[in-house]
Amino acid sequence: LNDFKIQRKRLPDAILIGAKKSGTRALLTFISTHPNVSAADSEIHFFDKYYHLGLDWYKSQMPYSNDNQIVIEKTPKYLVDPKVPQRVFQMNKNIKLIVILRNPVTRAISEFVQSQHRQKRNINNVNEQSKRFVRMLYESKNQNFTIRKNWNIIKNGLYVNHIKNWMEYFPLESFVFINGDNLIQNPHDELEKLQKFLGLKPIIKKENFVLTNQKKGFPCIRLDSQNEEVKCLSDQKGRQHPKIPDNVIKQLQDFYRPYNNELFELIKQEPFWTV
Ligand SMILES: Nc1ncnc2c1ncn2[C@@H]1O[C@H](COP(=O)(O)OS(=O)(=O)O)[C@@H](OP(=O)(O)O)[C@H]1O
Repeated sequence: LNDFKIQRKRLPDAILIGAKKSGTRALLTFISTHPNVSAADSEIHFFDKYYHLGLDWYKSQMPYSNDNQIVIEKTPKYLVDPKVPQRVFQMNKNIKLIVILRNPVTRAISEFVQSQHRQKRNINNVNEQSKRFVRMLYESKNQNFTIRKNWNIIKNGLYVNHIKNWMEYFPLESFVFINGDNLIQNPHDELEKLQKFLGLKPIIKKENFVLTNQKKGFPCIRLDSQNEEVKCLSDQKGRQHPKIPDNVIKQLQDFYRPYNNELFELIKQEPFWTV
């Protein structure tokens, strides 16, 4: 009888707001194996795109949940769209905000690779991809080549600017910051942090994660400790990245360094990656 729980739809208790290409899908997939979590499968894009449809529409997009579950949705665009924080605040000023951040240099390459796939460009030729990335990265000003700051792929990684917009409305305690690089290396650490933040029993543990041949180098999650059923991410995740020349990587790292330093100071945490 205890298993019979009334299911209904309601607005989310927590939103995974980004960053794009930082492991948002992996994090949502892993946390949704928790019995006390009900997560929306697709990206809802309510606060950035469908806001005019109103909160009833938003609610209708939510997954069914019972009283023992918290409801989560993820839309990575929310982090970078300046309209969104105020809208979220108006809905619920106590909402929990989940942010996952990955080294912005890797993140930029990941987003670039995705954009190439979407345009069906050079998808089997990483050398061409590398050249194209470098061509698109720079702009020339007064015969000087500098990083094109207004390229979305670069701008999306200026995390501190985006977080500042959110902090106009929400205090630091509203956020949890998950390390997207460590989610690949030590997923259990990051899941422990997230379960704690969400007030969930810490039942997703180290034993739940496995490396399989199915998803080379990326962890999958065991759905049930009693059996062998394992969930990995789709082929769209964990794509091969082009090798970008070392000097370009170094310039990108130098470019992001002051923003990264400011970010970790703002969120009062040790750097997630070598800045
Ligand atoms: N366990 C596991 N399996 C597969 N992939 C994993 C995993 N953990 C993190 N990642 C990394 O997630 C990157 C995609 O990030 P997102 O899911 O946030 O992308 S998106 O913004 O929703 O498009 C994806 O980026 P790419 O490697 O460029 O494909 C992965 O590096």
